[in-house]
Amino acid sequence: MPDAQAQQAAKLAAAKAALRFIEPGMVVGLGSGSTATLFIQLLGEKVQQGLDIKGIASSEDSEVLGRKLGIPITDFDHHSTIDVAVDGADEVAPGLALIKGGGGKLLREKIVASACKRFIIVADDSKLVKQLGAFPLPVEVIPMAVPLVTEKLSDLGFTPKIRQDKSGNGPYITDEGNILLDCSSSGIADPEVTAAEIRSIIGVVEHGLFLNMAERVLLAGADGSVRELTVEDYPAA
Ligand SMILES: O=C[C@H](O)[C@H](O)[C@H](O)COP(=O)(O)O
Repeated sequence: MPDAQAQQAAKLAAAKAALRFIEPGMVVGLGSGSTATLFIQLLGEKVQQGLDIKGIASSEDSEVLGRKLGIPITDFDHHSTIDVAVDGADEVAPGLALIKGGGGKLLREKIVASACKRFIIVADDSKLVKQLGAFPLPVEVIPMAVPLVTEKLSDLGFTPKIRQDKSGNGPYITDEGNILLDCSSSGIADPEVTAAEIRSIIGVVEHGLFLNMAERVLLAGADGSVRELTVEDYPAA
């Protein structure tokens, strides 16, 4: 089986495994990205079969998809707590420290993650790493501050690059109208310290380090087997 197909099978297996965390009456956080999309599709099927849940979406794409599938969409005006959110990740490191935002949706994803009782990550096993940072860290920035923030991130040892829109129309613009800087590095040795340093830069709206947020990671292999990792299974060094 070609790699892309194997990875797709793993993503589907992880998405399926997340369904067992969903119970009638719940408010469910709908993540973003290709793995979370598979979960939303499976959840939509359950809703069509009569499952009574509501969704809060972490991106415009997920909201559109959810509505299309008949998932009742709600918001924080009506529900201040999400029971379970299911989302993907770009990297999963010890302590279940994550990099997210490869799809550009990190800001709303982090808002959803901050408001949920259980944050479940679905991913194929290529996302498991020993240290974060091989995947460039996305940082969401107010447009006018991009040159200033770029300089400060460079001082921290990153090589920031403005993300481009796939259509070739210039910079990628987030759901909130901001710019993303994809920050390459030689590795993020201490995610807590790096998160605090980036957070203190004026003009940064949010960054893609999700620390102490994931309750568990459903990590699937190409053979369809799914491993569940908690912080106890994969502790920080
Ligand atoms: O902004 C996008 C999200 O953080 C995604 O959940 C993340 O990039 C993983 O996406 P995928 O499941 O497509 O690998």
